[in-house]
Amino acid sequence: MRTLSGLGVSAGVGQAHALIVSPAPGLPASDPSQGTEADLARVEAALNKVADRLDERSLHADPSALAVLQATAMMARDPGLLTSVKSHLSDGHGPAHALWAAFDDFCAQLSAAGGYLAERVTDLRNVRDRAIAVMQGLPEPGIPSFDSPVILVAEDLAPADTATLNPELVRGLITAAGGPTSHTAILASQIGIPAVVRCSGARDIDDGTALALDGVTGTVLIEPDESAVAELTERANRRAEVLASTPQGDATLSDGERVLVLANIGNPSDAPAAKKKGAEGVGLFRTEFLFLDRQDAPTVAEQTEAYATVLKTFDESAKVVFRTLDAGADKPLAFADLGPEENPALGRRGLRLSQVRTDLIDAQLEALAKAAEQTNRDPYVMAPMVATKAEAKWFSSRARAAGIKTVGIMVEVPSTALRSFQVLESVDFASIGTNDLTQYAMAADRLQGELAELLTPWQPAVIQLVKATCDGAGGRLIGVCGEAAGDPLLALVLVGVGVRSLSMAAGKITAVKAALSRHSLEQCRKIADAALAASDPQEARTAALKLADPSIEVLVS
Ligand SMILES: C=C(OP(=O)(O)O)C(=O)O
Ligand SMILES: [Mg+2]
Repeated sequence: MRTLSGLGVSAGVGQAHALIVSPAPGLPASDPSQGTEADLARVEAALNKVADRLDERSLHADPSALAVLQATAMMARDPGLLTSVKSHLSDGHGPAHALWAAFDDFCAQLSAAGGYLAERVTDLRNVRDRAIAVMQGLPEPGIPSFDSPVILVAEDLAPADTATLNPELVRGLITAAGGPTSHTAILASQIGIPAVVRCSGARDIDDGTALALDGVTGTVLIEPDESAVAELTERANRRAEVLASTPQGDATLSDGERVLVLANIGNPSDAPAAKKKGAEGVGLFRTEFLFLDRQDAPTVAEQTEAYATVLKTFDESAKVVFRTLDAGADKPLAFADLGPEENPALGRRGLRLSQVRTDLIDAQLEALAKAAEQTNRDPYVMAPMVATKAEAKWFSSRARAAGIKTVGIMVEVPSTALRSFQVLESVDFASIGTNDLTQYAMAADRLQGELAELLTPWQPAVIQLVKATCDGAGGRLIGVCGEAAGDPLLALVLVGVGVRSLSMAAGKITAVKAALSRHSLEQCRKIADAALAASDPQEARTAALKLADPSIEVLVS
């Protein structure tokens, strides 16, 4: 038996033989041109056919799959795609190569945007592969037919394929690529199929291999013996029991101390789903998602509507935090490009960009103030990448002048964490972005996969910076909205050093609430002290786990 690990994105344990989803046809060696007009017509016809077939499949899909299939069909009908194909045809490419190059351009734009948008690249490539297959007269790529239970293993699965899977026969999905917010992940959990993504060893799994997987921990067992499967199942059952026995409603520690448990969202439409999963509010609305992938900034009216929608989703007293535009570095914006930089992560990004493009931030603040007025709510508004007291003051004056009452900043730069007692003077709250804080504390580019070991927020230095922020906060509410907040064990450490608001991907809320409800503040403080005393991330985690209630062990490993 061998064990592989990936990212668990859809809960449940599955056991069956592997069915390998073969890769798409790829570019044909011969790609003769019949003249630009004829080539363009051929590409357009292929794309339309792909879109029509997707629409047809959507007719038989359930509501969640329907939306994904229709969105994918829309990608195939995007007029921008044909404009780009035309320009590649006039550069002398054959039709298939021009189509490929046009998709490459779009994929590069989405990848550069990072996060949720980068994960749409899989959807786009699937449209491309289908269109190439149509142009060559080949069957569209996809899952081979099968009639007994399987675990599908693929480089990545297309949403169009995932959307119509039958959980009776598909006992699990394993992909080498993909991410937690890819459509494969979202659909798998909606349909109820256990799934593990980003499992690099998946590429070496042979067709027909006996497999078992745990869609929470990301564990994949190859040729497992019975006892290993029994253990996997037993742990999953215990985990389900722990989650089921966690009190619903607002989160408290076992001694009654309140901790806000909130959701990170990137789109107004994410808000109702987050609320359903137990979010008391929003700890981070990444508003730049409204700005990405567009040629112009959204208007004040458009923004107002988006912000008001989110505000209205939650109770009047809920904490709903809007982060102003965090563009630059891993999230470039077409209309706010300040030119190439040697080190974009250390360049004019976040608030620094807003200080140059005051038109953008002022429009955003105006929209937020209008949304507050329309909904009679008090939005929390914070700026990203604040490094100095002067920057915090610049932002808070501007936000207050625009009519925002509750103003905050993100703590993502070590200087701000260390000097929070001064930097926070002009604001009402702060939220620690542990993703960037870890990047800057460890001097390790967060996009550099090879540096993953340095980039964990379990780094004692990062925990110390979180503590420093809280120690200097002068009673202000300090939250964490980086990935760290969604780790049930690390959440205890964060509370132990003074954090009282945790914001995470909605799927992580129940596990974090379960961990919080089983520990007192006193215990959290002891766990935090142990993590702070450690000399490396592994030691910190082991020390924390040793002091935590044994029931949560199944939630964290
Ligand atoms: C929450 C954060 O912001 P983002 O991941 O959007 O940079 C962070 O840096 O931790
Ligand atoms: Mg950040």
